[in-house]
Amino acid sequence: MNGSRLDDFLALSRSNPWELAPFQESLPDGSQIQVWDTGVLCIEPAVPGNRDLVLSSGIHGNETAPIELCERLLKAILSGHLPCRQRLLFIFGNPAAMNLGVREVEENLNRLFSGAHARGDKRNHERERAARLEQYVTRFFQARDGAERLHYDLHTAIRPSAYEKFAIYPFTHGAPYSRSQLAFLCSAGVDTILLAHGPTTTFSYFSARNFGAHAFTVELGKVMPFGQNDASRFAAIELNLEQLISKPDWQPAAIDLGQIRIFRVCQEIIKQSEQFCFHFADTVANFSAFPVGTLLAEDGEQHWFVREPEEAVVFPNAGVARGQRAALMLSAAELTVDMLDGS
Ligand SMILES: O=C(O)CCC(=O)N[C@@H](CCC(=O)O)C(=O)O
Ligand SMILES: [Zn+2]
Repeated sequence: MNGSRLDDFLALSRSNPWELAPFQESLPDGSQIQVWDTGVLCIEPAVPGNRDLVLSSGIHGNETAPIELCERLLKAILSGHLPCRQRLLFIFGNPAAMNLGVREVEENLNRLFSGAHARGDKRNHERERAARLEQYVTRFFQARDGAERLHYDLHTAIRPSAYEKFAIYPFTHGAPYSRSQLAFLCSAGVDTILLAHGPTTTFSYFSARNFGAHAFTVELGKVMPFGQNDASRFAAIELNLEQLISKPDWQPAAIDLGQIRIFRVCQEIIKQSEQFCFHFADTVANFSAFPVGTLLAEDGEQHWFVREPEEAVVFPNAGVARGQRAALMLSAAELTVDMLDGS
């Protein structure tokens, strides 16, 4: 693709951070490369396999490792080194926040899906972007029926994590958990799973709820600036994604459920006011556990205590906007056979 606008799609997107006029090119193997907007690129192979895959990264602009990983995959496809045999939608979520090296410009994009972008009076770029990303995912999945729908929304965490790679399994409303997806994640080194306790306004929940997609928020490590990520730490998931993209019949090896660490959300700590504070240090890592009765946080009259043995904290962030989740508390859980699907 030498001399094409697609030579560096991420750079093109970052220099047009909120909008880019659509255009289309084709690859020698007959695949159509369709740019739908800034950071949004759809690959339509001439003969697609039976999986429709959305790979999103940079929904938070400073979470650079997944952006670099997706860029490597895209460049390998465009240069002909990685054949793309599945319909594939790349989304680089928030190019403007990437340019500023920040999580969000005005509002957390990953709290604006499932229509949250239209609630209240606020209008800003991230709200417009969330609305458009919903439309693109809808267009992508609704283009055909019968394919397996997948969405991996790739992130990195603000704090270090005792279990470096983990995924959030969006609330399933009672539907069984997917064995093959757990196998995919586990063989990609993502061996810790958090079972969400209710609907959310995240991107992964949007795809799961509206399109029956196997969708996950996948945390791949700690936030680092562009150019400072060690690609070898992402080799396993990169290889799995390459297999998924290039081999229509590929399946991850089956796993023993005992290989996966499962947590369920037992408390959600919501910041109410600017008085909110945690009672543990900023250096506490994700998955650190506290004894029953520990005071975790307070906000004016409200206090949050540990209620269950060995409750562990994840995503503590006192800097979130009022009304937003400031932390999740987790309890160790088990996935029993009756909670899983047949495959
Ligand atoms: O490290 C942190 O505090 C946040 C990392 C991050 O962006 N996590 C996602 C999780 C989304 C989910 O719950 O599915 C987020 O907070 O948006
Ligand atoms: Zn994130």
